[in-house]
Amino acid sequence: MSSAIINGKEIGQEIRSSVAERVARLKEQGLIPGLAVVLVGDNQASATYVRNKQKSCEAIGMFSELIKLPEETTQEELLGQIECLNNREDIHGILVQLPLPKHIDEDTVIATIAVEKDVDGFSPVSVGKMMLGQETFLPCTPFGVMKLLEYSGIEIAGKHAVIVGRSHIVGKPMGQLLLQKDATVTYTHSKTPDLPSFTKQADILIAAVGRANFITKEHVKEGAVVIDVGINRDENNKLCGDVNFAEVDGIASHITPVPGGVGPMTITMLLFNTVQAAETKLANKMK
Ligand SMILES: Nc1nc2c(c(=O)[nH]1)N[C@@H](CN(C=O)c1ccc(C(=O)N[C@@H](CCC(=O)O)C(=O)O)cc1)CN2
Repeated sequence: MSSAIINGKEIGQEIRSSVAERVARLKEQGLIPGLAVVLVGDNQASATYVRNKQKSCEAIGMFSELIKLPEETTQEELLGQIECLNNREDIHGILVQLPLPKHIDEDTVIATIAVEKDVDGFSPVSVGKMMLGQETFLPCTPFGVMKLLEYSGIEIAGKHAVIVGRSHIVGKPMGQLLLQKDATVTYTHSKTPDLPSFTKQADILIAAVGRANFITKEHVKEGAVVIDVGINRDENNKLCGDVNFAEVDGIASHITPVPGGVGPMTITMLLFNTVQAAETKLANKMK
């Protein structure tokens, strides 16, 4: 029997509808949530993601502004732009699309974003708060995965979650969020010896390693929930995840497809965080 598909497009749409209602309520109170999207350089995939983020903002009545900077922008110029956005009243969320050109230090740039506008949840303060379980913006991709599990009725408490991948924006925070929901978490990565001996223990397997079709049937326990965070191109330039879907389908109880699984949730949770930022600003103003 085939695995049940966790449909990120559908779940994302449901969440976007409720975010749109929150936008409408803010507008009634005279506030339009505003997102600034900073894109540096000519990375084609980044340009597509940024366009989709802007379209998604417009679709739910939010304001978005693109700050498009050339590849040769200096770090100082970029930091200056961010300082300017930090001080703008009409901008509630700021995101700097990653990756940045090699001559710019991503950590320095991200740390410059005001924490109350850090809707990507990447800044050191946001990450620290998340680790401590304090209220903060959660990074959009792992936050989206948590929503996929919740909307699919998948129990987390007491389950063994195995993460394959240790990036700052997905793998590491993913483990923390699952831990906070009482999963037992194991971190693994591309250099873990005998990877299948770990992944085979997973009740929930998160593939976030960034390698096309890396997770095969030998990595997956019968009945596991498999979440594929990867977005890769295969040898025929076809979009694919980190999981070999055809092999794992029927072994997993549930699986996310690529495209249409985790990807749409990343943008959904960005909208969610931006509306949250605007609501918090309004609430603070009214105090
Ligand atoms: N500042 C950020 N930079 C990057 C992030 C991020 O969360 N914040 N994540 C990724 C890219 N990304 C968003 O920016 C992103 C990637 C993929 C998708 C998505 O919807 N994917 C679709 C397929 C899209 C396609 O056809 O190519 C899917 O999986 O269905 C959304 C957002 C790195 N940079």
